[in-house]
Amino acid sequence: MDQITAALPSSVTVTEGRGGLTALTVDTARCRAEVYLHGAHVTAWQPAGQSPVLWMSEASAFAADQPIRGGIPVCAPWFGTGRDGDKAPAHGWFRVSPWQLTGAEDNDGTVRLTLHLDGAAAGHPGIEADYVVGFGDELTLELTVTTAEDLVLEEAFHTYLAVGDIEQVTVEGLDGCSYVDKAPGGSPDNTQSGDVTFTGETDRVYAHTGSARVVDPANGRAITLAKAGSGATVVWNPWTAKAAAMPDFGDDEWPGMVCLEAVNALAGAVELAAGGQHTLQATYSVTAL
Ligand SMILES: O=P(O)(O)OC[C@H]1O[C@@H](O)[C@H](O)[C@@H](O)[C@@H]1O
Repeated sequence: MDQITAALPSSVTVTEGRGGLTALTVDTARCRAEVYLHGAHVTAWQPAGQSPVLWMSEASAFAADQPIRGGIPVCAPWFGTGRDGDKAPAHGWFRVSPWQLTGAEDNDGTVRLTLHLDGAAAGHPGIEADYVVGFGDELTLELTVTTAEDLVLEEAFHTYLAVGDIEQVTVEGLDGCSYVDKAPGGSPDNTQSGDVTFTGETDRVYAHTGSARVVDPANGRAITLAKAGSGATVVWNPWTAKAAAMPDFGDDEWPGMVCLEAVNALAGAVELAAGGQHTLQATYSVTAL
């Protein structure tokens, strides 16, 4: 399979990334960014004047059969182990499949890359996906999944955001939302009161369609997630024990990250009929505090 079928503007370069995997780098006056074709995985986005917005683990694997830890894993066609808890690999096969670059354009320093996933080539006939990522002052993500057969679709932009100190972080915008608490001992029926704060392992699927923002006083900035075609927002930090248990996550890295994810999962999975299509959109933007 030819992995790159698009002509590239001068701001986009093909490189050999870590583990010998093919990566694309973007370098414009507006931002620097990086995407691996493995999983269509965005591993960097750094708008001009900002420190990196996406967090990457120094312990991440870079191998064709393993997910990358950090950046933006594209999770689908199921989330975690799926609605019934019986699916593997975790978070679906999109993030461990090879994607093709089918389009690339630079409009005044905002670069849009189009990536295509051919399910048949990845061993999963009947499902295809197109993913348009816009790198500029903002980061825009648009994933369209098409299915030839009936499909209960779960999906996530499992975005890892870099923060200065998780214990000072708050997440705004989820007040009053019901959520499933997936942390050990958590219950499926909770309601958020006020902003989200972090004092231990946090793994929550909120029923939420609006926008939310991570307020990061240690870095003097906030990162806003706005989304469409998404009925859930996930907030995740593994804290100490879970970080220590994950081989591809450094034991001491958890204070520097939080996941704020645009999701469709669990009761909010998207039910598609044969021939159906669904688009999930998210925009991440940074503002000073
Ligand atoms: O280790 P993975 O498969 O990338 O998943 C990371 C985490 O992702 C979260 O979204 C899940 O709710 C957690 O249960 C999981 O631990």
